[in-house]
Amino acid sequence: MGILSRLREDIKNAREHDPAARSDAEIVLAYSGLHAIWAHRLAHKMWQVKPLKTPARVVSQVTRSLTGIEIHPGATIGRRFFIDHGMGVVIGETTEIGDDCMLYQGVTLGGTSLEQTKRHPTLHDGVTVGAGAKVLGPVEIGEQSAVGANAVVVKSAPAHSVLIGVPAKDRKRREEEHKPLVDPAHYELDPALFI
Ligand SMILES: CC(=O)SCCNC(=O)CCNC(=O)[C@H](O)C(C)(C)COP(=O)(O)OP(=O)(O)OC[C@H]1O[C@@H](n2cnc3c(N)ncnc32)[C@H](O)[C@@H]1OP(=O)(O)O
Ligand SMILES: N[C@@H](CO)C(=O)O
Repeated sequence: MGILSRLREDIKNAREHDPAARSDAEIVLAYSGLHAIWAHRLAHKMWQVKPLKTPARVVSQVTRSLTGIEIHPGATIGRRFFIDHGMGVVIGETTEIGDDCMLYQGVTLGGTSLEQTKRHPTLHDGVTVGAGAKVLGPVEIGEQSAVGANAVVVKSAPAHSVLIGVPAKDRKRREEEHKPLVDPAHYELDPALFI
């Protein structure tokens, strides 16, 4: 996928995930979450080249001072990632994030070990992490899970978990919550509403 198509995908994704977004121009100019992700893509590429590891850290830190979002260049991040607001987000070196994940401000994807091993979380596809939440250690959060605002997650969780509290526990989703009650593609507007 070319760079421009990827940028267009990011902008469309931001519009879909933020009801406050009013235009593509506003997103390009004012969304620090996207600025941080774009800078991370450069830093991550540099990180693969040994002599560029320190410059990659510099890119990451300059981006942090501009956006308030610190993403270690070693972190692996999939497509359509979105960070809303973003201030105070920290993503550690060995973090892995799948496609279609989203974070709000104040999220830490952090480590609990001082060993140079895989020590940060893995978020599978479609995981959302609420404002102020911490996910700590090499835990795996299953696809389409949600981590509630201010939760502290220290254990792995299966797909479709809803993790709330400190330490976080799974509030089991009812079966019907896995899919919209009405498929939005089939909404029909009642003409009487417009009279
Ligand atoms: C400026 C901005 O707006 S920034 C945006 C910030 N927004 C976020 O960070 C959103 C994060 N989302 C959440 O925290 C959500 O509440 C979720 C994903 C955890 C749960 O959402 P839902 O599945 O819709 O759950 P629902 O709202 O029905 O609540 C279910 C129960 O969990 C409780 N609950 C919901 N969120 C939390 C939370 N973060 N911590 C503790 N308990 C919670 C509710 O009180 C309720 O308890 P009850 O069953 O005893 O009444
Ligand atoms: N940007 C999101 C969360 O603040 C909204 O406007 O709802």
